[in-house]
Amino acid sequence: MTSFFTQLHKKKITLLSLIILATSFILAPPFLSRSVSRLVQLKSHLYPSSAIQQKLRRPFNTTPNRYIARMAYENELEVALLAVQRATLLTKSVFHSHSKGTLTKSDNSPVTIGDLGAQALIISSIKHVFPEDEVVGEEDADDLRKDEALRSLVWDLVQAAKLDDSAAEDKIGGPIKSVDAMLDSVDSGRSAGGRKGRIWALDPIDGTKGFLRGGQYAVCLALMIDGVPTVGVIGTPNLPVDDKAPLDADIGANADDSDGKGVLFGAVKGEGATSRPLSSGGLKEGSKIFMKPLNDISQATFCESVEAGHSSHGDNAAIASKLGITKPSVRMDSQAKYGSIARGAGDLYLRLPVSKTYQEKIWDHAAGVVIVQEAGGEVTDAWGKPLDFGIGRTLKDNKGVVAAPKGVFPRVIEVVKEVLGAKE
Ligand SMILES: Nc1ncnc2c1ncn2[C@@H]1O[C@H](COP(=O)(O)OS(=O)(=O)O)[C@@H](OP(=O)(O)O)[C@H]1O
Ligand SMILES: [Mg+2]
Repeated sequence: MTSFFTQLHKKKITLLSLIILATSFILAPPFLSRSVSRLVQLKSHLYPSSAIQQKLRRPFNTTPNRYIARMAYENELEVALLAVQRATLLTKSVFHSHSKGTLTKSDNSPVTIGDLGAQALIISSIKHVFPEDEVVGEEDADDLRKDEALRSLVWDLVQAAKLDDSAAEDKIGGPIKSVDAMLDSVDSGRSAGGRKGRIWALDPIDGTKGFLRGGQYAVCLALMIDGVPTVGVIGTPNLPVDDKAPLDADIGANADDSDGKGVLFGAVKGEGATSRPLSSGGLKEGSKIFMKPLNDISQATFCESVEAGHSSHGDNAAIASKLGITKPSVRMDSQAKYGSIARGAGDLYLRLPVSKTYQEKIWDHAAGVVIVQEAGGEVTDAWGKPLDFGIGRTLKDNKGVVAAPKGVFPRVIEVVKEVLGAKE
């Protein structure tokens, strides 16, 4: 009898084991596959597929702990560098064609086919990789939609601008698919900006006047996170590749993009700034850049706008003289000024307001600010107030811009305030 019950008990256990085994066969595969796919997602978040890792030879920090921490914006940096690099192929072809088709916008600033084409290409790259991100771009497609001749000119340029490295070209989505897609890309730059989320600030050709007169110009792109410029990229086809090349007086006037010219600056907040030669394919190797330590401020070289209407040459000169600076200013258009001081070719950037009402545009400064900060500099407005990029398309709470190496910044801003205060 006992053995009968023992047998039965054993059978029950065996049956139960069978049921458990069967159930786990049914449930395990989906559970396992979910876990595996989660692991894959996690891995791709921490280690995104990235040509940059091979090509940049780790331009930023190299310690393993920081490696994981910094990955968050490495993909954004790579996309921004490639997008700007591709857009410079287009701007360079327009620069050489001398058919710089200018339009007149309502604010009378010159707009070129290069501006529209570069904006289309860059926004299409951003949207390919980060479809949810917003973009504050300088241009819109209103003129392109109205003017068929202009549209076909820009479309031809956009189609011709290709990176000659297929992996790099694929990374940013390849060619724009249609004229409508091109128009939509340009118009995707209409974000109102703001303090929340991921917003890119894009100036497809900064320094349009320099571009038209054969001086310096720059293709500028920055990613702002919750209103703070976090990734910055500037392409300057007409600056010398050599970070040490002194700034000569001609740099803002008789420029070209011959051999030995063309620089791509990049920076991620907290991770340093780099420069590398522009290329027509994948990214070239980058090296870290730093502002020049200034032991004696009277030896400083200061940069300012070419256009007297954009920055007060008189006030800039008064500040320089109070600082004991005797070297003449270096005038050049565009955010090439930020890049030049970030790599120690120049030292200070003074942009004293001319007009009481002009509001600086975020796309004229966001990329340059990250690059200078990451190279060891400080940037504020002319009153020493932090630049507020989170209040829309303009820096409406700021007046002017001052950038200098951290060590001398307090002295520079003191003198700037003296000069501004004397005019109040
Ligand atoms: N009144 C006034 N004050 C300050 N800034 C102004 C003003 N008017 C225009 N702009 C903006 O200046 C941008 C180019 O300035 P830069 O210093 O980069 O170059 S320049 O030498 O002044 O041309 C220029 O950028 P781009 O239009 O991309 O060239 C303008 O956005
Ligand atoms: Mg501009």
